Parts: sequence; structure tokens; C-alpha cells
Amino acid sequence: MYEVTVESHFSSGHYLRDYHGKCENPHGHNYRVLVTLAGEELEPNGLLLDFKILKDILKPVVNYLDHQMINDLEPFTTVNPSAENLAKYFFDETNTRLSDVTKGRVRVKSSTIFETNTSQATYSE
Ligand SMILES: Nc1nc2c(c(=O)[nH]1)N=C([C@H](O)[C@H](O)COP(=O)(O)OP(=O)(O)OP(=O)(O)O)CN2
Ligand SMILES: [Zn+2]
Repeated sequence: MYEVTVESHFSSGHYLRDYHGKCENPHGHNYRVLVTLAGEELEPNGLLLDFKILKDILKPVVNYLDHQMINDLEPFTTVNPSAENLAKYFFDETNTRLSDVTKGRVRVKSSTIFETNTSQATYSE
């Protein structure tokens, strides 16, 4: 199995609902997101998928959240914008876009969100 990972960054505000502590108050993070693809077959040129294509897929997803209050954006008006739920959001959004491009040859394996250098959450299938 081959894996390819790209990283991106965005800066956004959020607050946690149903949470008692400082994170129930609006605050911001310089988020890092990692998206990892997996597949068994390489293209004839030896690439699983060009990093550039994956970055192009990730970019609109990042841009939607960048410099926004995440709680004001769908689906986070009702889905709590925890690192876990953000990781699942990136997984789903990139996987849908990727399947259009690769017709199932490559899939998203995992998505990781860093809220800080010491706090991260991963969603994988
Ligand atoms: N499992 C989760 N726990 C927490 C989340 C989360 O998304 N998933 N989010 C928060 C807060 O939003 C915030 O990110 C606080 O994180 P924390 O690591 O506590 O950040 P600090 O900078 O305050 O870290 P310190 O080590 O305490 O300085 C909380 N929990
Ligand atoms: Zn936070």
C-alpha cells in the first residue's frame, strides 16, 4: 500500500458547545490539517497522486474555514467544531472531491487536525 500526505494551514475562531471550561468561550487557533491518501496502484509515472492535485482538492475546503468563525458555518452551526469533527469534515470533503478525480483508484485514508502543537485529532477509515 502506498500513502501520500499533504499539509495545509488555516486560522479560524471557534468555541465548543456543551463544554464547561475556557474553550466554551470564543477563541482562535492556527490550525494544521494533514490529509493522507492510500492506494495500491501507482500511475505509470510512479506517483500515487500528484501532491499538487491533492493540494488543489484541499484548498477550497481550507478556504471555506480560513479567517472565519467556524461555528457560524454549515455544518458547524449544529455540529460542534471540535478537532475530531473537523478531522471528519476534512476527510469527507476531500474524499468526495478525490473520488471524482481518481474514480476510486485512490482514497482518503485519514485526516488529522492540530489545534495546537500538542493537541490533535485524527479521523480514519
Ligand atoms: N478531545 C478534544 N478536546 C478538546 C478540544 C477538542 O477539539 N477535542 N478542544 C479544546 C479547545 O478548543 C482548545 O483547543 C483547547 O485545547 P488545549 O490543548 O487545551 O489548548 P491550550 O493552548 O489551552 O493548551 P494548554 O496545554 O492547556 O496550554 C479543548 N479540548
Ligand atoms: Zn479551541
